[in-house]
Amino acid sequence: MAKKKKSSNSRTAFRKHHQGRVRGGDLTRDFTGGKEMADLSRGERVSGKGDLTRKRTIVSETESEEAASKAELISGRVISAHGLKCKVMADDGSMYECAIRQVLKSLSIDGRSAVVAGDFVWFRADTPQDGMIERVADRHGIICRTSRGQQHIIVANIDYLLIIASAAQPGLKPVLIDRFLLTAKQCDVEPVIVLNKVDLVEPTSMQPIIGAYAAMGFRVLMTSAEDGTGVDYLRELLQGKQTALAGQSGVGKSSLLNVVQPGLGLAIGRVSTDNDKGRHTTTASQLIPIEGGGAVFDTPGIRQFQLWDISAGEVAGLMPDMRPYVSSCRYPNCLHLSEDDCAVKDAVADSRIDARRYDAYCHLLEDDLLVED
Ligand SMILES: Nc1nc2c(ncn2[C@@H]2O[C@H](COP(=O)(O)OP(=O)(O)OP(=O)(O)O)[C@@H](O)[C@H]2O)c(=O)[nH]1
Ligand SMILES: [Zn+2]
Repeated sequence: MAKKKKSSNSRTAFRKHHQGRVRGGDLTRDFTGGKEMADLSRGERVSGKGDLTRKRTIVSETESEEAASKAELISGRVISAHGLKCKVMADDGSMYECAIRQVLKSLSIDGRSAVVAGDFVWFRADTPQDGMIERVADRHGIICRTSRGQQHIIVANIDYLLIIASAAQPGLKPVLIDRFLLTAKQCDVEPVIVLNKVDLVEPTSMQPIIGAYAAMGFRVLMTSAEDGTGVDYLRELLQGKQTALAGQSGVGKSSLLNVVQPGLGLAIGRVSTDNDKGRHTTTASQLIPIEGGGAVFDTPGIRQFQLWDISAGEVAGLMPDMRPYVSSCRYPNCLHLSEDDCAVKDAVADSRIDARRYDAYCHLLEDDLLVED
């Protein structure tokens, strides 16, 4: 019963989307096969003939509706996209392997990103497991990286980048948080910093770092999957939002989601005691629907995110506490390390910039971006 309702909902959503497209006449990325395209071109051919145009448009909408319902398109979300095959989760939770209709590929500017993880799509099911993607919804909130001048979308339609770090086991590494903050800033997605495993430390020991990030305007929360600290707040935050998970292995990403949504049953890894590192328990991309709306996207592409796409010279400008000073340095390409007349270093010297933050900046540059390879 519930299933039936859902599929008619998806069709309505599809029709709405489709109608908007036909009215706007913008079919650059959408395509549902022969019929609607033909309708549109006929509609255009009669344009300029007064009332007739309007009538033609109405008729074409009705016909489109029929075509859409005949087509039995299913709406879903792309979990992962590899080459020409995509893993798609339908709204009812069933999984499909989908191919991408040729015209979507040729209409996309960069053939590789016709369909990406996180896309909302409409597809035709050929079998209970296989389908063909017919349309892709417009994207917002894209997390991407640019390598060799080419933009590569890791996941689309994201509201929050949830940066999870742990207070201990493994110990807190602000430099990792900073990396993800830079990514969020660059991609224009709101970051949320989560300091997990606070049950393992004295809460007051976390105050300086929380204070530093909060002062820069970032949202920071303390959580424990073990004793439940901050879990209700996190649950509320995730509701109705599309969230991408980031954070090093073993910080407790799966554990946290399991307590946010009891019954989820995500596999939990053990942090190995010899090197304090997690074991990358989660290897495949997954989409975790949140009860009451929203979803969490967990993809190795983000977990393993490095600063490939950010050049050393850009980093300070992406850090809110350093940004105000960078344009006052003597050299426009100043890296604020050993250059003369550096406004950033001056600001560190008289404490306008926190020395620990500057230290983190230097480490970030030296460890990640100034390595010869
Ligand atoms: N004390 C304590 N332990 C935790 C907490 N959250 C997770 N752990 C433990 O940390 C270990 C790793 O947890 P996971 O949830 O698998 O970590 P993950 O970030 O999902 O790891 P990957 O899948 O490898 O990326 C497990 O042994 C958990 O029981 C917490 O809040 N407090
Ligand atoms: Zn400088």
